[in-house]
Amino acid sequence: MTRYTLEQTAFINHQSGNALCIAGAGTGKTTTLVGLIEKKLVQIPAEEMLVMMFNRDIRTDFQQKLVTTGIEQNVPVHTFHSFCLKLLNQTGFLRETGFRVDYQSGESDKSLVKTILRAAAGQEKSYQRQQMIKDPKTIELLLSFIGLVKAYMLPPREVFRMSEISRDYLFIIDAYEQFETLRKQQRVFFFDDWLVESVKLLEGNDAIREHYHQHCKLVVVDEFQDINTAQYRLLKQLLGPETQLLAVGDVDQCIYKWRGSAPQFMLDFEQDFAPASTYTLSRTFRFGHSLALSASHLIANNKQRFSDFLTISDEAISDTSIEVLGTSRQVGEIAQSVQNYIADGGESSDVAILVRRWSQTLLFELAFLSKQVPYQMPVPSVLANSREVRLLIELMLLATGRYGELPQQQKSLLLFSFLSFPHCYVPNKELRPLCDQLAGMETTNWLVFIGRYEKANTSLKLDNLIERLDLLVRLQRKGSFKALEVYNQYRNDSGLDNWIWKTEATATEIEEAIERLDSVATVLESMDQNCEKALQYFEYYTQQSAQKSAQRTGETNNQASGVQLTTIFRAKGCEYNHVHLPFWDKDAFPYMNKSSGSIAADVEEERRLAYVGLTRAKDRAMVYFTEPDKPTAKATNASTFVLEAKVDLARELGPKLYQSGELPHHRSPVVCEYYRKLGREADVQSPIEIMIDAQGAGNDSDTSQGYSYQWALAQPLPVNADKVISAMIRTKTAKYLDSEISRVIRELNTSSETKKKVLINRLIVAANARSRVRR
Ligand SMILES: Nc1ncnc2c1ncn2[C@@H]1O[C@H](COP(=O)(O)OP(=O)(O)OP(=O)(O)O)[C@@H](O)[C@H]1O
Repeated sequence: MTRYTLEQTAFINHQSGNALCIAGAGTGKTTTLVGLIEKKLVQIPAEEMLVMMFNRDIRTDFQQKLVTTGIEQNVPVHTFHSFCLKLLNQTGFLRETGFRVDYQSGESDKSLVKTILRAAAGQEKSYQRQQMIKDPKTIELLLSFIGLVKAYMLPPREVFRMSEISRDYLFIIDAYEQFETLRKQQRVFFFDDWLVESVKLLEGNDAIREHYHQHCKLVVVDEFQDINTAQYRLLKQLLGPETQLLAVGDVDQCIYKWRGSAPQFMLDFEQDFAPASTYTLSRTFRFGHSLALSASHLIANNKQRFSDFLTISDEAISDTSIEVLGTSRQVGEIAQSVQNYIADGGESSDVAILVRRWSQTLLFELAFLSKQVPYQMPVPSVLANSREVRLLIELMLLATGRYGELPQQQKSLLLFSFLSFPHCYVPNKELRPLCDQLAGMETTNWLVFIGRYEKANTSLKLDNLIERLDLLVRLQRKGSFKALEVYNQYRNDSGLDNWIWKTEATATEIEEAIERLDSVATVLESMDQNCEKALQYFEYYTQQSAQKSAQRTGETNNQASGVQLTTIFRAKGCEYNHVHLPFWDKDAFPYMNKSSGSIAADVEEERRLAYVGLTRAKDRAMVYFTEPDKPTAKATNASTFVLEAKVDLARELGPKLYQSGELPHHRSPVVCEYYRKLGREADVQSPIEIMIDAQGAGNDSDTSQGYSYQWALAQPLPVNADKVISAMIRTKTAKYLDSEISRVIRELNTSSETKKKVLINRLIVAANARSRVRR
């Protein structure tokens, strides 16, 4: 039986009014929710309760947990969708309206979307636009747009404006309207409609609303930070004057902006659901002090959060180390570290590589396959399905002359593949037979043939195609060249990158595609091999990854083993002994939308993502960024999140928190609050009094204009001072800093006003560094 912490007990014992429980990562919120329901069952019959979970897996786990805790009553546990479906059925709404529910999750709405886009493409004159509209990615884009419009319950135009979709895709607004018209004609509710229709029904029908108010006395919502507008409106309707809402969540883990969730729902809880109380679960059972300190420093930079909330480690939990490594070979370092861990007896499935974007997994797959490190991914292999890797293989087939040995049909397919990536804008119905013809002749005859073909087909614009064929002819003689050279030449001369920039719908997709291209180039560069060797390498490993991916598809979760290679998004709710967090580079994280030159996803959302990544670790978290082999002293390539996490400070203070006795004084509000929450304020040393013994005005008490060490400590830190301070702590002695402080104070007292500003910053930085360096 769990011995609840004081905070857990307080929430479990909550009596009247609504309540929000702010629960940090790994603080036992599921355990607490079970305790809460057990307690509430004394007053409220199970059938008058409603527990809302975010997805089916969590719901099943929770139901299981209720049973194993010994709760015999049948408490209704639902996902938002399953609840809505029940509501639409039980109220007779489906029967009366004649609408049917579509259960084929994603298949029927997809075919409707395809029909609409095909028709839209048919209206276009430009072949280029037609291709873009019919592209499978546009189908996915429209599907997620429809989902987003329904999550926000806003007009599609407004949702389009809020999203990062390129204006070339404005047509999806009309496509949305057509989708809705057709859907209504067919009288069908797709998955996203269940929620929207339930909200509308409750908002417009007093009797139904009244029924729920009468029969539902307690609503419990897990992961409250993830709710979107539709879910929020549903809750609002369900709550009657006597219904109690108890919600649990962590606003610092709100990372589903792309699904319509926003921190504001949780931050405004007290006003929106007044009268409401707020509770906290702030002791984590997952990670130790060092990681808790670091993660807290990072997330403290967000404004959209509960500013006084801080997750601290429970005293029973041992420390979690956190390390940062700047290296030119992140992937190699990680693969080696994982290989060593497994060789030392570690379990591969205890390790996770958490990336920001799927394209970043490509290099890891190659590294793991070549080192025979077992790995698993929750999605099909990126390596085996990458269009960019396939391009490389195709180019190598051409350059090595293996193209000539292929059967004609395969040659034709290969040519079609080249001519559509990037697309040469000859309509596919002409392009396919043309490829058949080209495949049937010597490559040396291509250009002569196409010249004649052009004369006979004056209506076709063949410039791009001719240029591409010319490029292919040139490349096929390059078998002895370095693979990278051939690959880069194709990439440059065909204008592939430009085409990707023009045709991908969202900034993320552009980024992913370019990153996959770059990843292939990175491998080719480090291999430094000719086309034959590169072909063997990529053919072998893509086949291997496809086989392994197929095997994984047949495995259940329990059977799955190997290092977890996944995104931070997918890892939410999970925990691992070792967590590697690669590519925390300045230009990669927070993710910058390079197409518009601005930051696309908001920095706070990105920071929450970084926070979720860090807080998955139990024993060890390792953060990596790219650093050239010979780093320059000046700028770091590390993400601002690396600096904000104050890893040096966390590593210095974290282990000390496991010992009794004095704790170093530190000005960081996070550290002060951490000490306070641990009840260790009395152990904190008083700030180091330093005697500045230089000549002249260096003394604390007799500075003619008041500049002193203490004065400097009381000033706000200059922008970006953290990294300079950290560097000083690492590299300077106390003696050096003392004399630097004296020197700057002396200079300050005699300098001009313009120079003063610079000197004051220098003084503040040196004093802050000095306060953390002991004699
Ligand atoms: N009062 C407690 N004392 C000791 N261990 C506890 C306590 N409460 C929870 N735990 C343990 O902490 C771990 C995390 O608990 P739980 O799964 O309930 O957390 P959670 O907050 O739901 O996690 P997540 O952040 O993944 O959502 C579990 O191993 C659980 O047994």
